[in-house]
Amino acid sequence: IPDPRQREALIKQEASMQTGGQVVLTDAEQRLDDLLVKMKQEEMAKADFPPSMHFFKARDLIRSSPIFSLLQKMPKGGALHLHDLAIVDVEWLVKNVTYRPHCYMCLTDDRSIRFVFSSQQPKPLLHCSTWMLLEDLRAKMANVTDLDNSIRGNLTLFTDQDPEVAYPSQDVVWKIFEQKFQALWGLVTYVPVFKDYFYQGLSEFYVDNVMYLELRVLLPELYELDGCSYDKAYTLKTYQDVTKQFRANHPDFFGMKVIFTVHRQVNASVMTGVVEEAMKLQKDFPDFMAGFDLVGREDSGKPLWYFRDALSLPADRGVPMPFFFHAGETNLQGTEVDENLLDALLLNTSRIGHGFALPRHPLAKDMSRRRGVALEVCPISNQVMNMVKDLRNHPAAALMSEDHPMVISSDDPGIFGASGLSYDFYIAFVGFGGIRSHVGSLKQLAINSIRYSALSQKQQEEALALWQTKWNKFVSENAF
Ligand SMILES: O=c1[nH]cnc2c1ncn2[C@@H]1O[C@H](CO)[C@@H](O)[C@H]1O
Repeated sequence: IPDPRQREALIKQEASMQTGGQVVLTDAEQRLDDLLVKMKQEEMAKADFPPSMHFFKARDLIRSSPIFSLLQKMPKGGALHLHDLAIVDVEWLVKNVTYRPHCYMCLTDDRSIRFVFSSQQPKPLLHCSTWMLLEDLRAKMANVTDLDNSIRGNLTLFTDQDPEVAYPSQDVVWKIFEQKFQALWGLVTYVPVFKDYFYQGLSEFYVDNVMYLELRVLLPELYELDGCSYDKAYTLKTYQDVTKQFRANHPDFFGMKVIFTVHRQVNASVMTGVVEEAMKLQKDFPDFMAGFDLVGREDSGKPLWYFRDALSLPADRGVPMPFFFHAGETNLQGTEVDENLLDALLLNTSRIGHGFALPRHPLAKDMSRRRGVALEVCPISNQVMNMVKDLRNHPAAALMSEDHPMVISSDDPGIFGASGLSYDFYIAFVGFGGIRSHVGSLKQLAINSIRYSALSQKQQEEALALWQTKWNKFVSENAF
């Protein structure tokens, strides 16, 4: 029989190697942890254990979980991986935005919808029905609920149907996913809506106890009722102004930075132009813009290596341009796009978006660990996009158990039927960690979100101090 004391020591040693394993808990934190362990045991004993189910079926169960309520109250630090048009609950868009005057809608040939706000009948779109004024449409209807439901259905992937039937493959779900963004595009890029939309987005994260955001933005051109529109710098400035306004109203919100992005469908010469534009914006908004990234499905876009000339421009010219590349959001092991992880590191990325494939790349894994290049793990996104079924088997579960640099984020909460950051924190805490993850893990994930952020050293110290005050309050209010 192996020596029980030696065994005990090994178990302890192993626990200390996981994310947060080194965090020394105060008495109050220890009491909170005792409480959480009990809650988690009850949760894991349930027949329907939410992390093992599809999020669309698990959402209501998660909402009624006492652990989830606690995680909502927990100060979570920053959310570092989010996309511009998908940070707001679609219910708000349907009930608030589509009921505003001058809102037109049309139906595309493939039964998706488009919106535009206009002071007069808008010019017809190719492959689209004629534009209908929503106000007129609703006035003609006895019951507007069906219309509202169908609009909602066009703006989010969330559904009461069986998700495996509605979205049977990655190809199907990505196609529908991109259609939602196109529908959202015209709806939120009307200047007054855009300001309210973004303010609402900040509010949703704020009430979820997130104090800082890094938002990946395509910087769509914003437009007015008469059809005139502005340039990308105007959009960036609008983000900055609304953030200032939000901070004035909520002094304990730390703020936000943007990562300028472009869709990876573009060709090399377009990319060169976009990188030039990125360098100009970075120069004009040095503190507000954090850097640059490529978005869209990796499997159907060009690999990073294809863009090597354009992406090397800033370094060649000695212009600072931090990268925050999506990489390894793929199951296609060994293909050209699967090399994005190594290429992102070769191009000196500051963090890795997703990094889902990282455990299958021992060298990239080692490099990211040694350089402190954190993964931005978005569990619910990966499940909804059909990369992993049971979230207990998410690759980041193993990475969390070996303290790989990582942060948790929610990617596109509006489109996934989530909101804020707590649903993904729940998955990481309960699903990745099992009974093992504890208050120290939560604490470290929150601290990571500040330490691995694009904030300057000085800003990080300020943010950490603010977070610590919030954390102490949270612990003393919830540890019995
Ligand atoms: O998880 C993701 N991986 C890659 N691209 C994404 C993801 N979520 C959203 N987008 C991309 O962001 C754009 C809007 O800013 C969307 O069009 C989509 O292509």
